[in-house]
Amino acid sequence: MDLLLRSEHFNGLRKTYALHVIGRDIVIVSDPAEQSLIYKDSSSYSINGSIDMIYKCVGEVSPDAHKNLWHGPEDGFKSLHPNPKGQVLVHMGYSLLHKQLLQPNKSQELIQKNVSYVEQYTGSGAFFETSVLASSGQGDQVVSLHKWCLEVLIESQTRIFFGKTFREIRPDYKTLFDAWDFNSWMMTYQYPHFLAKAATRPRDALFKALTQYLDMPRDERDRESVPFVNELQDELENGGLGSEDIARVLFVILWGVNTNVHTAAFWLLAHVLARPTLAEALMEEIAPAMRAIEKTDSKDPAALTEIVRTRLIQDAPLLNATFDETVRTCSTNASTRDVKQPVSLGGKVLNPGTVILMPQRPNLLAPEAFGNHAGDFDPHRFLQNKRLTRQEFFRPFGGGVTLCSGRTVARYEVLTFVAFALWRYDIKVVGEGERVQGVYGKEFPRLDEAKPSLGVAKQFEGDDVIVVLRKKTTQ
Ligand code: HEM
Repeated sequence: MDLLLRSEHFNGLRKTYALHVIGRDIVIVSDPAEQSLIYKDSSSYSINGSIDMIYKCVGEVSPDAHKNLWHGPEDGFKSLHPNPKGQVLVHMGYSLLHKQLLQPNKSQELIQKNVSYVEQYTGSGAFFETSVLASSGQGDQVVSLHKWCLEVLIESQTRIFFGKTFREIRPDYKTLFDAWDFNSWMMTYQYPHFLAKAATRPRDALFKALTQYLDMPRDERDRESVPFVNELQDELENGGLGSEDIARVLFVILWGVNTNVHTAAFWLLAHVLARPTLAEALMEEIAPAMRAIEKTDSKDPAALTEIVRTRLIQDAPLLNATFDETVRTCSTNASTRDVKQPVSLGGKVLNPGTVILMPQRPNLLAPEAFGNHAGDFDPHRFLQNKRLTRQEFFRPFGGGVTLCSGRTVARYEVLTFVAFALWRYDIKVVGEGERVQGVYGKEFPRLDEAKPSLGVAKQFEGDDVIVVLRKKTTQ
């Protein structure tokens, strides 16, 4: 960063800064009203620069694939799907994901699979390789909360997209994903490769496993997956990409899909477990839903999901308010846009090529929107004032054309997991300095605000909540 060009106040609330970084002007816009104007104006602002950067620097697709991804109908690209807006290949890929996440019947299929897998993976005997740190043999298991959230939720999402096949190809894929996720900032900061091995090694192993999956004949892949991956593969092959490059594109998309859900669940549970009266109130609130689930055939995903929808998503206000407070206090997301045509912002003209960065954290923690104790975690905040989620200061899922299309799915995933975890297990936090079965407890995890995130910030690597889980026998 070599020059701070200007600094101004907007509405007396937030500052907008312009920086000149490696030959580019970057304008940082924090004022939520200014951000709204930018989010709405997709003819003056584009997201293509950030998409391009992520496929170049994170996916590192080949130069040929990179060219093909930006081909539109005028370059001879003919999509396999209706393309009335004349989108380029890379945007058609996102359209396929949007179809999967937003078309009612398709998103319903995805949510039902998720609810059903989370139900299975929170059952007894369903722990995976790395969550359990010690086991007493009498039912007490010492567990890493971070890894439990990761293993249940990433296993579930991966099975949704690939069936059981991906796990068979690379059984340790969740450990690789975790290592990548903690170190991915090295790639977004464009570290040279020899300094970024902690990120590139797990990433490259995942590229390889994804390529192997894509090279498998379709009839050898588990068919329980949703159609998105096959549809994306067909579309990208049709656009001229080989399986290695398709794996890289898929990796970038799946990173975005996976990273936030288990991290949000981790923070939500960490905050609940640190507040026993909140945990009790939540248990009381979810009891009718969980009792109804216990009376339902667990092999009927539609029936399970209907109970989750009507009783946890629509009728558990404290649980939902705790989710909203979690994403408010733990998110460090920022949207980026490129200026496409000369545009006036705050009385100054911005030239094409200028990069706009819209950080959300200052707004999510703004006292003028959330009160004097905006920095504190208050699970009742959104319960007391339901309008808080509708204001411009609350954008944990971004906005405009990059508004998270998985936000409803995410709420289902996190709330279902949290409800099953609390309902099925007595969970005791091992305090800092305490030792259970040879495992030491830890202090409350610290949010790593300094590293770039795709939404919810991670904890510092190594920070965790160590818990003892005991399966409840009766409720
Ligand atoms: C608590 C969980 C989640 C959080 C906090 C979250 C947050 C975000 C944020 C901040 C963005 C970027 C917005 C921007 O640049 O303006 C985003 C984009 C996106 N998210 Fe999420 N996300 C979550 C879960 C999910 C899930 C479960 C899926 C899919 C199953 C998903 C799919 C996407 C996609 C596809 C985008 C790109 C924008 C679009 O085309 O929709 N997200 N998310």
